[in-house]
Amino acid sequence: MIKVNNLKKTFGTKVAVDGVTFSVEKGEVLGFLGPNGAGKSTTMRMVTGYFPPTEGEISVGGVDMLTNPERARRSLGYLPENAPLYPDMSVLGFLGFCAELRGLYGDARKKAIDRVLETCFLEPVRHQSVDTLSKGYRHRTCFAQSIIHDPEILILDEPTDGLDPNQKHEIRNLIKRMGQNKAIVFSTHILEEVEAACTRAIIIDRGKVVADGTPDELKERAPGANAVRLALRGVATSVVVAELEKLVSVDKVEVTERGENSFAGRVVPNRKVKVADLAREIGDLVASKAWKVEELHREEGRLDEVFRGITRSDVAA
Ligand SMILES: Nc1ncnc2c1ncn2[C@@H]1O[C@H](COP(=O)(O)OP(=O)(O)OP(=O)(O)O)[C@@H](O)[C@H]1O
Repeated sequence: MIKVNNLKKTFGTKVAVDGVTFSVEKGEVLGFLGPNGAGKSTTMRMVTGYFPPTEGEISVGGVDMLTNPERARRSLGYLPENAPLYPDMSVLGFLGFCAELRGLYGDARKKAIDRVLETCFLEPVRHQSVDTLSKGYRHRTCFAQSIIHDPEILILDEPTDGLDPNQKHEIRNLIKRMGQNKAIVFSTHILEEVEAACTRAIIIDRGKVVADGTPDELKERAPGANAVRLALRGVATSVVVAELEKLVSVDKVEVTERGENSFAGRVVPNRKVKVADLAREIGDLVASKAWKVEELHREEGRLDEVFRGITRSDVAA
């Protein structure tokens, strides 16, 4: 539904986006991750036809955004960063106005408004004027305008920015639910958001895509992924370490508690060999030696480790 090929954007000598390529299908929620200034908003603005790229191709719902922007925008909803609202209008008036901009009148207009009031939990403030809304309701009103025409494709620039934890949770669930039958791209700095709502994530750094995969695939790239926590009784630490170090799939053993009659530590996999399941391999070793186990569990990689490992902040630039 969205196809972006080799997108570039320069502002004077500044290269904001440098050869970004990705695609998003119906049923996918793509998380767009990156540090401040990475090029996320610039990419989204080009995909939504807000401004043209310096180079590259954009197709939205099968329509070329560069040659046919009006038609391409019809299937698209966009929540920009710091979305503007009309402060003098009521929520109902504003959404009605947005519906008309999308060509919805009469019954279609009414149904569209009712649908987004319900979806975005705006019923309690429907008659309130926009400038008196709390930040959370303002934000949801902006969100509602982006989906008023029930678009097949949604581009959301930091949709949970400035919301309290409950509101963040609500919006993530909403995105996840809508993602079942739409193609959604949303940008965020919040890694747990990616795990909670995305089927796939792209990490962008200094205008380039530096990682692309499911949250689980990305976590596998974390330095700590698949390490094994192990605690044993009835055996000396030196014996355990010597046996573990014989395994080719073990890179190193970090001892946290040394004893003549016990062992506790973390076993780090050797990334140079393909390890199917280090925890199982260690489990087999423990069983064959009849060591008494107090703890044996596989550690998951953490997305923040991956993120920190492959992106550099603007401050460090
Ligand atoms: N109109 C512009 N003129 C000049 N430089 C710009 C313009 N818009 C963006 N930039 C620069 O392009 C780079 C990418 O900016 P962009 O807003 O796309 O980053 P971002 O990943 O969305 O960051 P954030 O998470 O802080 O919103 C930044 O260095 C920014 O200063």
